[in-house]
This record gives sequence, structure tokens and C-alpha cells, in this order.
Amino acid sequence: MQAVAKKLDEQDCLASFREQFCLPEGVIYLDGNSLGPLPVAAKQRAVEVVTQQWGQDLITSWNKHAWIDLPQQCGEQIAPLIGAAPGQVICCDSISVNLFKVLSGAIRMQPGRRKVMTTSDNFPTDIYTIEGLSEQLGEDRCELVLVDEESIEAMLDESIAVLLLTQVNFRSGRLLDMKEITRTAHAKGILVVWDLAHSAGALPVHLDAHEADFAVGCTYKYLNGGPGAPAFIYVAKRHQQQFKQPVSGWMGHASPFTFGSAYAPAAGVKQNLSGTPAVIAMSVLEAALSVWKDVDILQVRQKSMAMGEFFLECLRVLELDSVLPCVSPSAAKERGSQLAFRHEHAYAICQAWIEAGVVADFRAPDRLRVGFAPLYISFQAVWEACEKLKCLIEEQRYLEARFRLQQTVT
Ligand SMILES: Cc1ncc(COP(=O)(O)O)c(C=O)c1O
Ligand SMILES: Nc1c(O)cccc1C(=O)C[C@H](N)C(=O)O
Repeated sequence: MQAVAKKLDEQDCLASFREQFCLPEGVIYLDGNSLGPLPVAAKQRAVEVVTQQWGQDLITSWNKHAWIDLPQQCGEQIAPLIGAAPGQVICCDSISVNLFKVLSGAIRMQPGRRKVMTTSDNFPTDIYTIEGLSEQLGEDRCELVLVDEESIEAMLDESIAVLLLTQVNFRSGRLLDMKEITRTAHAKGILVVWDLAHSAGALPVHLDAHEADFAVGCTYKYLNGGPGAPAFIYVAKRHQQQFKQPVSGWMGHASPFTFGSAYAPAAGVKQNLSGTPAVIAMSVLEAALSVWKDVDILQVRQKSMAMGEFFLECLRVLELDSVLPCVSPSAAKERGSQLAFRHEHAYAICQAWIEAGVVADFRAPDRLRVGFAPLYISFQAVWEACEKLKCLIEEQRYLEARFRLQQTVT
């Protein structure tokens, strides 16, 4: 497999992007699906925005360094990656807050319907936000409906106001069919909100072409914007007149610096801003996004699928496939950029793997999750990671890690 990996690396047209990232020596990072690493440009920008822009230029930076435009500028940098024409994406807040804004506005656009449907295996915040909204508005205006991922389309009917789905399941990596589901939902008059947390920067997304109504996503995973980096929100052009989000703060006002007492929302996607943007984080994000201007997202997808397949092949060759059964869909086309494996000691294995220099993550109750970020991972690194996994499992090193964990807990 070493030779296969070497050959795949030689053919890799994305290999040169690796030098645009600061990655610690001796670490194989398979967790970019949770927190992307530090881009060189972002590191430089962090120093510049703090020392020069804030430190020296002070408040003049709102104009001098265009701080005021950062939310829209970052939104426009993300737009091509998610298939959105200009004027529909803006960066602000977190996914959770943006979900609250989008769902509130979407429900108001559906008089006579109150059900908001999502999947029972969705990321918790997506479910919690609907629950919170239901408490806020009352069950007669917002009612949470949970369905299995397998029966989404079968459960769609005219009583549903909004369908909220995460395109790539955070646990299993399963990729939903955005085109088909959106089409079926629209035929029943349902508005669809897509959570792109595990899609943006991992695979091509076609929000406009598939006529998505709204979307949210984060920038700290595959987009490498840094821990807690601002999220984004997409509102399709055709809804921008009618859509009203509830956190009507001054930054979303049509004319914030007139300081008028009556709220008038900004035209377009800008009304989704509420308060002052987190300028330092947003500026660092802007630099991180600059990496993507030369990236072909189709090549990212091809490499990510090839890596997933290669990882599975390595496990087979090392006879680990029965020890760690894969619980992600078997076809690469039906997955995002991650794989999940079941093991009763998944947590301890993950810890022992980290100690051996391979960072992956664990998701309760028993999943080992491995993410492939094609801009900075090589096939040889993937093979090396699998060899280390084989070693620690053979030597049962994870049992030591489990013992240490118990010591820590007690
Ligand atoms: C699918 C999904 N949605 C939402 C979130 C949470 O986003 P935020 O922390 O920006 O609210 C995550 C992960 O953190 C996620 O995986
Ligand atoms: N956002 C995170 C955080 O602030 C701390 C730890 C993890 C996260 C995550 O992103 C979790 C992630 N969405 C997941 O897929 O599990």
C-alpha cells in the first residue's frame, strides 16, 4: 500500500496546497472535519489585524481596512463553493444563531402551517433550535417533527412548513440528495433549510441550481477559519423581499449610521446581520478563505472520495475491517468527506491513536470518526495512520489508554 500511496501522491493535483497550512511536525491530522488547521495566510493576518489595524489604526480601520465590509466580503468568498450567485451569502454569528434567524423567518412565510421537520439523528443544535423556537412561539405556531433519515421524503406532506436537513450527517457521513429532496419538498409547498456544516469546502454544493430556500454553515471545519470562526447564512434571492429575521439589530439596518429609532431592514442578505461583527475572527477568516480562490472544488471532491476508498482498502489489507466495522454508506458517492467506524472501545482507540500522532475524533456512544481534508492530507499519511492504528490495536495499547482515562475520571 505504501507504493500505491506514493503513486497517488505523485498524481495529486492538490498536493501543493499543503504548504499553505501550518501543520505540527509529526502529526497526521484527520480531524479537519471538526476543526480545520491554521492557514499560513490566516496566521499572518491575525498578527496584522491585531498589531497594525487595531493597534495602530484604531477606529479608522472600519474604513481604512474595510472592517465594515468583512461579513459580505467573506460571504462572497464562500458563495462559489456552495453554488450561490453573488448577493445571497453573508457571514455572521454561529450556525445555532443563524438557524434561529432562518427558521423564525421561514415559519412566518408559511401561514397556516406550523410543523418544522428534521431528522432524529441530526446534529443536536439543529433539533434544539427548533425546540427553542417552539417554546418561544408556542406549539400552535411551531411544532418539532422528527423523522428517520431513511424516510424523509415519504414523510413530507402539505402540513409541513419547513424542512431542516444537514446535508452530510455528522456521525455517519451520509450525504443526502439535495436536489431530489428539495424538489419533493417544494412540490408539497415546504421551504427547505440546508445545514452545510460538513459540506462547505468538502464537496461541491449547488444551492442555486437545486433551488434551496435557505442554508447555514460554519467556517471552522473544511474552510479553516479557526476555532469559533463566524458562520454563514444563505437566503435565496427570490425570498429576500419577503424574508424577515427576528434579531433586528442595528448592523442589519438599511442605514445603521443614521442611528434612527425605527428599524428598517437592509435590502438583501445584509439584514441577517444583527450586532457588530467579530472583526478579528472575521478578518482571520477572510485570509483563510483566500486559499480557496485557486482551488477547484471538483478536484477536492475527487481526492476526498479517493482517500475514503483508500483508507477502507488499507483497513482491509491490514485486516482491520472486521475489528472496526464501517458504519458510513459503502458507496463513496453517498458519503461526505468522512468515515465512521464502530468499536466498543472507540474512545480509547481514538486517544491511543492521538498519542501515536494521529488526530481523529470520537463521537458517542461508540464511533471513531475520520475526516479527509484534501488540501493538506497525503495518501502516504493516510497509510501511515492506518499502520499506526493496526499497531496499537494489535498491541492492545488502547486498553492502557482506557485505563488512564478511568484514572482521570475518578
Ligand atoms: C451539522 C452541524 N450543525 C451545527 C453545528 C454547530 O454549529 P455552531 O457551533 O456554529 O452553532 C455543528 C457542529 O458544531 C454541526 O456539525
Ligand atoms: N464546534 C465545535 C466545538 O466548538 C468544540 C468541539 C467540537 C466542535 C464541532 O464542530 C463538533 C462537530 N460539529 C461535529 O461534527 O461533531
